[in-house]
Order: sequence, then structure tokens, then C-alpha cells
Amino acid sequence: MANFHDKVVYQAYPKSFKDTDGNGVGDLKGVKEKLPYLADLGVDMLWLNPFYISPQNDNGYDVADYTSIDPLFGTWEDFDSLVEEANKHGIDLMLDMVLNHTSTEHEWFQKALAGEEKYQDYYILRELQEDGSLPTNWESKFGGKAWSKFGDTDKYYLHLYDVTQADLDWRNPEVREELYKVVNFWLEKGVKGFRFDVINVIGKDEELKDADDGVGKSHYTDTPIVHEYIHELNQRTYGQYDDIITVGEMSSTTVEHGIKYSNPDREEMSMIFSFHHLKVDYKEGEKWTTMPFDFLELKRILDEWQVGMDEGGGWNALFLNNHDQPRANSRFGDPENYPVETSTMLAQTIHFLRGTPYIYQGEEIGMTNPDFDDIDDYVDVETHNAYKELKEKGLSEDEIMDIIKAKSRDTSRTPMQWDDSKHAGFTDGEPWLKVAENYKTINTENEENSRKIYNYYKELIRLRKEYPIIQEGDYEALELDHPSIFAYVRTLDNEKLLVLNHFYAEEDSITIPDELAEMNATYLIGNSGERQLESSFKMGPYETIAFLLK
Ligand SMILES: O=P(O)(O)OC[C@H]1O[C@H](O[C@H]2O[C@H](CO)[C@@H](O)[C@H](O)[C@H]2O)[C@H](O)[C@@H](O)[C@@H]1O
Repeated sequence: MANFHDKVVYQAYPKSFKDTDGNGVGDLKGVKEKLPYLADLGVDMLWLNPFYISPQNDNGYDVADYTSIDPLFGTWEDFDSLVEEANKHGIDLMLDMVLNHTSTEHEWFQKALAGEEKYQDYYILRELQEDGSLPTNWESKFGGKAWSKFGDTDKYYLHLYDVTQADLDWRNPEVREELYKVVNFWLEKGVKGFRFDVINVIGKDEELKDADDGVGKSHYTDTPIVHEYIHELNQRTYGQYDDIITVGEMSSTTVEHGIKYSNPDREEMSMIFSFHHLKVDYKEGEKWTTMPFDFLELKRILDEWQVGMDEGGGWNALFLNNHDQPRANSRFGDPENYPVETSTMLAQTIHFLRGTPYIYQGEEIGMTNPDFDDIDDYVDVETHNAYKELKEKGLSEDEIMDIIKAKSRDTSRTPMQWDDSKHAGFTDGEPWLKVAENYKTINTENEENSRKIYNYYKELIRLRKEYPIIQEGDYEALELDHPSIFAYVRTLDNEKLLVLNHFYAEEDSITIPDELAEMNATYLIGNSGERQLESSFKMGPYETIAFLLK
């Protein structure tokens, strides 16, 4: 298996990264054009969200042809040239594999609809229950029920996500064979990494039943058979190579399963994304609410995953941002008053934990949530479903828009802010999603703040490569119940790395335990300049600092 503990992954959302043909949608040529930027930042791998042929109902996660390039994003020539040029810059490509479901426009689903039994067996089709209710009472993760009528038959098909994303039946060996062919196709194209979309929900129970909670997750999440499928996927595809990096997106998973998915002895995946730490601002567990984030809970969850995965030989993908999440600095900091401090502190918190850091486009320059007031400024299908549901619940327009501004997936999908020209230098046309209002001050060319943040990321990446303790050190939290500071220590042999991250604007102090305070401390990096370690260590607004101790 590839050694990846020294690597950093950058996620580009192609649709919003850089448009070169003026159609308002980012493209592969745009990604290629920006490779020198990524190489300068120092990242090793570039994860691209889906760019395959798709009706784009869920921005490409509704794949209609797995081994194609949507003309919206470019051509085969553009793809080959991107791989070649990326390699010249020392960057490998990681592609997104959406293997839980296909678009209902996929040829397989269309043939199934036309009556071909072979393809009907590719999907999960069921009849109504005797009492006339849907095959199960499960909910779709995008709102509403998880079953829709299958053409003019008396059957219903399962869709855990959008109504146009039909779940594949992994219990059918022919389906698995088809999907292995897809992965092998891209391996032969020179791809060196895969991100597997919601891969832990592929193993639905054999007998589908109503869920006691009316939601249904336990009937398809982390079921025992998922591990068998992922092991088989590994053996039949990327496991045959020794330099491929894989990350599984694990919906509502547990540490116990996280270990199984990513412990190399089990030959499943290199690492996993888990999401519990990004639900600490969900009121009573409900996403479409607003609530100040629960800092102690954030630390508790990160700590649980750090310790648990380490003990079980698993490996975490480290992230606070992605294309589904609100911008972390808007969520956990104060980018208005402390733009550089907030962004660099959050970055350091993540980059020095045990695992592989992922940078989502724009976080390295301090991009924030936009301030779009009108529902028509949002494109995301989940957001529009939520808007309707919140209306039905009787919330006012203002209340709904406050929630949407804080939680919509479009908050992080606004176009990349390259410069202060029209549409932030993203496109010469009309962008598919509006650019955030603050692009004049937050953009890659802004020396004031954005460049400072970028340079800080650059240094964090460089340090990971220089210091084995960042790559391999054990993790231990300090004073986990501290109300404003997340402090932790990494240890490798007789060396320690002390990392102190202050999550609030009001000054606060932390007591450094004697056994650490008495060691020989060297300042490594911080966002408020070089400082000496003291046993009562006072921290300024959103300050972050790290010391090497010997
Ligand atoms: O919140 P969780 O239940 O833990 O799930 C994690 C994420 O899962 C979904 O994301 C991915 O699949 C979707 C369907 O293909 C796609 O729309 C999305 O862009 C993918 O990243 C879910 O949509 C996310 O909100 C969850 O964070």
C-alpha cells in the first residue's frame, strides 16, 4: 500500500474552480491552468468532484455514464492533458466514485424502465406493503420518502438521496462486476486515488423492513456485508496496485467501523471521512436549524476519533471543509474581525492532528459563506427541498433564509475567488452560482489577508513533510474540558509536538503540565509570531501556536 502519511490532498470542485470557455461552469482546462498554484501550495494529490456525464440534478453525483467526461467540463484530450501536466507538477489525481447510486438517466436505469429484467435487478425495486404503504418507511436524506414509483409498473425504486439518484443493488454480483470495471477503467487512465461517495451505505439489508425510527439508517449503514463488498472492491481493483490512495466517505459511521474500513490489515481503504464533528451546530441533531457550535462537543468528537482510530490501527481523513459543508471559518470563527487568525487557527488544528489533511478550494485564502438573501440565488437540490419543508413547518421567510445562509451546501460551492475582477476572475461569462460578495478583498491576489493565510497553509504542508512527528506521532489531548482552547500533544520517540489552538476572541490561558513545561521548547509555527512557552500560557484571539519539545 502507498505510504501516504506525509501527503496533503486538495479538493477542487470543478464546477466552481476555474472556467476557461466562458460558459459560467468551471472545467478541466481551468483545473489544468491552476496547477502551478496548487504546486506552489505544495499539495500532493488533487481530488476532483464528479465530472462525468450527468443531468447535474445533484451537481454530478447523479452519474449517467461512469466512463465519460461531461462536455460541460471538457474532453478526453483535456483530461489526458490534465493528468500529464499534473504529474509534471508532482500532483496525482483522485477521482470521485459514486457507486451507491446512478442517475435515473443512466442507461442501466433506462433499460430497466423499458422492461429489461437484467437491469431491473441492478436496482432495488419493491412492491407496496399489503396495507398499501411504501415498501419501507425510510426517509430520503434529501427530504421526503426514499421510494418513488418505478415507471408505470406497480413497483417502487429506492433512492436514499435525490429522486433522480437510484440506489444500485450491490447484492447482485453483476452490478459489482460492472462497478469494478469502472474503477479499473480509471486506474488505467493514470488516476492514483479515489474518493468513494457514501460507500458505507451500499450494503442494504437483504430483507427490507420498516425502521422503528422511521428513518432507516440502521438498515443500510455499516452493515456487516459492506466490509465484504469493500474488501472485494479493493481486491478486484486498486488493491492490485501498490501506489493508490483511497478514502471512503462514511455517512453516520462509528469509530469501530472506521477502524475496520481503514486498518491496512483488512485491505479495505486507506482512510475515511467521518462527519460527527461537523454536526456540533445541529440543534437536537437537526441540520436545518441554527445554533452556536458546541466547542466542547467538537473537541470530544475529534478526540474520540483520534484516540479510537489510533488504538485500532485506523486512519482519519482530516477536514473541516468540503463541498457539502458551510465554510468552517464562518461556522467556527470570526472571519469578519479576525480573518487571518480564524483561518490559520482552524487550519493548524486540523493539519497537526493524526491523519491526512484535506484542503477544500478557497479555505487556503479564507473564503467565507456568502450572504445570499434570496432562495433563487441557491441551486442545490437539498437546499430547495429544505426550503419547502421549512415553509411547510410554518417558519418565516427570514427565519428560513437565516438557516439556509448558515447550512446550505451552496455556501461552500460559490466560485473560487482568484482576483478582484468581475466574477472574481472565475469566468468571463455568467457563473452558474453567484460569487460571494467579498471577492474584492478575499481572493488569491490579496496581499492583506488571503496571501497570509495561503502562506500559512504552505508552511503547514511543508512542516508535515519535514517532521515525522506530524506524520506519525501519537496523539493525546490536554485539558479536554478547557472552555476555549483545544490543546493536544503528538509524541514520537522522545520528541513531542505541543499544539495550542484558541477558538474564541476573548483572551484565555491554559496551564501547561509540569512534565511538558520543563522540557526544552522550540517555537515551530504560530499566527501571532514567535513566543516562549510558559506554564500559564495566555492566548490571544483565535491564536494558534506549536512548540517542539525535547
Ligand atoms: O451527514 P452524513 O449522513 O454523515 O453523510 C455524509 C455526507 O453524505 C452525503 O454526501 C455525498 O453524497 C451525496 C449523494 O451522492 C452528494 O450529494 C454529496 O455531494 C456527497 O458528498 C450528503 O449529501 C452530505 O450532506 C453528507 O455530509
